Amino acid sequence: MISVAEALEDVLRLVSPLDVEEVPLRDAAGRVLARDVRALRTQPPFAASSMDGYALNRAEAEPDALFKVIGEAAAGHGFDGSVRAGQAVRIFTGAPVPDGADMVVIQEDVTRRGNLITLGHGIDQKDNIRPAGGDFSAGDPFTAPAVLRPSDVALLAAMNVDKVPVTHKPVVAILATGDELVQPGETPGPDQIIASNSYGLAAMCEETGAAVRLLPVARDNAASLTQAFTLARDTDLILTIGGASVGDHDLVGQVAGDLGLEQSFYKVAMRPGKPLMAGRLGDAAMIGLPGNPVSAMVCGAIFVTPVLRRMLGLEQLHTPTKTAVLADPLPANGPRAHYMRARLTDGQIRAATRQDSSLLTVLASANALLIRPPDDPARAKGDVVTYMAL
Ligand SMILES: Nc1nc2c(c(=O)[nH]1)N[C@H]1C(S)=C(S)[C@@H](COP(=O)(O)OP(=O)(O)OC[C@H]3O[C@@H](n4cnc5c(N)ncnc54)[C@H](O)[C@@H]3O)O[C@H]1N2
Ligand code: MOO
Repeated sequence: MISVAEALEDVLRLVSPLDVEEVPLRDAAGRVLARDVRALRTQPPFAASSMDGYALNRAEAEPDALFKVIGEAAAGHGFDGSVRAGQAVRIFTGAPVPDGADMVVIQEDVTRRGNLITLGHGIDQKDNIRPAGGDFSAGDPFTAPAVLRPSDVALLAAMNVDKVPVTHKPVVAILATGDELVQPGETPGPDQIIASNSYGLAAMCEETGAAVRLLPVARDNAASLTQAFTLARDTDLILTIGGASVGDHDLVGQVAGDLGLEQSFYKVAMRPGKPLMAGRLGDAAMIGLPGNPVSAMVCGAIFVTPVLRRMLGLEQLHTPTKTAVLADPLPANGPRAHYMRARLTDGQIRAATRQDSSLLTVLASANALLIRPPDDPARAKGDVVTYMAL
């Protein structure tokens, strides 16, 4: 049995960043920017008014000063001439500030009669002008790698970058195995349950940026499993679920081996997740996840997510761990790292009392995995422990 750190190193060695493709900006959200891009324009491209009011020369902005309004500058329609002594231009937010003006007095501070305006007494000293290039200048970089958030998409749009170089989405085949499994929405037989893991893992992979191919459940026989593996051809990562342990019907290792799996490891010193396996199968990486629902999801968080991030070309592969104060004492841990389902509230963390790896209700109500190293001694209330947010 190898440690979690060794298994992580091994599993990350199985994959490398995927190729780059260009996608339209509309499809870029959630994708990983693969190469630096540069702003194709300056924003704002001109000194722009930030308020509705009157553009004039600041040196003349005295209480009761009188100006003649000589024209209008609106967003999209600048004023062509220039502003001279005693003159002002009616201006609206987003409009180019006309030549000769270096201040916009907001209309609330102005009284207008016909073409004449008089300034009030409490004029705001702000110039209400956004300088050209105040946001960014042509050539400014947007640095890769980065998962593109909605705000990034807005910035790329403003930079006039309409085709975005992103890393290919890793294609993940998810292959659940077991005679007991039926799909959600079907009616299980008396000895059957619903295949839940595939759906949880698919959501996890998609949230990380992968495209998922959810395969039909393979039955607990070599022929069915072999056929299912053929459906996983041309994918980047094959995730099997279940059939990983030592029972007579746990055939995943054997069938994958017959199909040419170059196994990197089998069994990791962790709880849950001991019977985890990984290797390369043809052109794809394969991770064999244990069948217990919580084990599959925890192994997904610890191993699958970093593997996908590496394929996506991201620098930060691991979900960062943090520390919190124990709300309740914990007994000594055994020889395997324990990823305890826990709840973090106001900096205090409390492990769930029931840690069986079949309990999805406990996982769903957890917001953290409290991480106990192998052979961690008993811990008292108030001790500082490590966790990973879920
Ligand atoms: N004698 C031993 N027995 C077991 C050991 C061991 O070391 N010696 N390890 C246990 C541990 S730890 C785990 S974890 C499980 C893992 O077993 P498998 O990966 O072979 O998983 P299965 O036996 O196929 O299923 C286990 C459990 O999970 C349910 N399951 C499976 N797939 C799904 C799915 N897609 N959705 C929902 N639930 C699923 C399945 O019905 C079983 O209840 O082995 C222990 N045994
Ligand atoms: O590893 Mo099993 O995953 O302990 O339940």
